[in-house]
Amino acid sequence: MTTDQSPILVWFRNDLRLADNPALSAAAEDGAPVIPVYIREKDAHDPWLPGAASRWWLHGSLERLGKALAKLGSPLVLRSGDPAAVLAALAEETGADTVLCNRRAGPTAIARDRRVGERLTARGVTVHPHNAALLFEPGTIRTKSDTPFRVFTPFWKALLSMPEPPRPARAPGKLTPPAKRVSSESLKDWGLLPTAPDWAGGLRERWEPGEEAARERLADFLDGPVAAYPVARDRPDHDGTSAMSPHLAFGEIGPRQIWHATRHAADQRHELAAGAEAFLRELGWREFNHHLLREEPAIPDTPLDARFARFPWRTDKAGLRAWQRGRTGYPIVDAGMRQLWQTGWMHNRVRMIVGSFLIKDLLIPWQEGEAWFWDTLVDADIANNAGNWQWVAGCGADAAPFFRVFNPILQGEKFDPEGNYVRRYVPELEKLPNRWIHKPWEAPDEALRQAGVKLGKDYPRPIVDHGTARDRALAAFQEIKKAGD
Ligand SMILES: Cc1cc2nc3c(=O)[nH]c(=O)nc-3n(C[C@H](O)[C@H](O)[C@H](O)COP(=O)(O)OP(=O)(O)OC[C@H]3O[C@@H](n4cnc5c(N)ncnc54)[C@H](O)[C@@H]3O)c2cc1C
Repeated sequence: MTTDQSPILVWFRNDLRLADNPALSAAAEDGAPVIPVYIREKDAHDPWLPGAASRWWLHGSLERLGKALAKLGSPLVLRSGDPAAVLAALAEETGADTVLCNRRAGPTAIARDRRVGERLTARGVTVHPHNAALLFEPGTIRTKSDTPFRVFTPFWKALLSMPEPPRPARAPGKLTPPAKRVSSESLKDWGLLPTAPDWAGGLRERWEPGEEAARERLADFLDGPVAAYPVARDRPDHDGTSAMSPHLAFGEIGPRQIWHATRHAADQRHELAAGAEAFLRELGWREFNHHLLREEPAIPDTPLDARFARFPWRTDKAGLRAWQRGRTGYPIVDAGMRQLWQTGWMHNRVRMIVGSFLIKDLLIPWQEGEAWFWDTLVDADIANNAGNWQWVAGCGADAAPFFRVFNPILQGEKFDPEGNYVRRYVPELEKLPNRWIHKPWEAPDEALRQAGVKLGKDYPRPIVDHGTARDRALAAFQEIKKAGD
């Protein structure tokens, strides 16, 4: 069925879902023909366009969204270019007078969206942004003196004292198609999947992108594993977390859906309550980072604590490369970096350990780690990535003090006590007894020989001595502290 109303363009971005998608719901309720569109943006000056692992995910997500939208009656239109020009051309071509979208994060994306708004408004096309990505709009959770929160716990308390986030909307049952088919580019031609070489085998094995997979994964997690979350969330050797992060990053599920599903699960089964609270608190960290980014748009590049602009960082290409490749000689660091490379994801505890190692043991700027994560994570999220890197560096909001330097040996022994995580991602150490698995350089020659490990050949010796590196980091921090006093 078609109507003589002007069509509505629904511009999809990081909101690749049908349910609880306010822009799509508003278009569907209007009754006008709906033209869903996704634009592949190109901007040589924007470092925050999707990295390689995100592009892999995006392909899978768009493929599934395209099928779901076609079933509802309006196929997804793919176009490439500057969004202001693409949307203006589409409005002209189809007679659309409205663009509905959901807000996205990040200074470069927001600046582009502002240009889109100005350009389309000048042509008589209205642009309405909605909130799909957050529990609450940034700016609505503030201190009593009406300033943004810089510390998580009071932010979280304030969030909990708000009325419950709105209930998620159901997916529309159908969409009115445009009178005339709108041409689309082909997803295959976008070349989002790696080919030569095809490095995505580990990603395919580990992940299934898309709204349906997101829903199923959440249901499985809330069906039981969430009960053990408060302890299991710190154990990289267990599958104890939800793995919702890439689904959230692409908006295949929204935080309000997770919030209400989790509350509902805990209401039904009281034994899940403590785990559910701890899980929602982590979703609170995501919210905190996103609200912070809106207030402090420079955090992806610039330390929030200005003293860190003077920090005596080192240029260490070999060290950076050893870190990226998982060849630092510290097994828990190497396991984490290899998990990232193979699966596009790394356990949160290990993200903190590898981050601390890069920043404090190697004195390499946190922005280098942030950029590597941006390219290799399937859950790369500008607010969470920047907020967490600054947190680990000790220069962000609610940051760990700089003098807290993670000890990679003790962290390994505490959170991977049997060394199963290390053995999984650093198989050359597989046969080393637990006692030495996190410090192979201390193992007696006989233990190494029996495990078939030749240090410096099969597995590297440590590229820095942690104790010496720690002292060097603390001395460097004292320098900027003194200068700032
Ligand atoms: C250096 C560093 C970089 C990071 N970069 C990113 C990133 O680019 N994208 C990203 O989504 N997360 C990032 N994180 C946060 C965290 O590691 C991941 O969100 C988490 O590991 C995802 O796994 P999960 O979905 O199983 O988490 P769960 O433990 O199941 O948590 C549920 C959800 O809560 C949110 N969450 C959990 N921990 C954090 C946290 N520390 N900060 C903010 N939100 C959190 C995520 O949305 C997550 O999906 C980073 C952490 C560090 C230390």
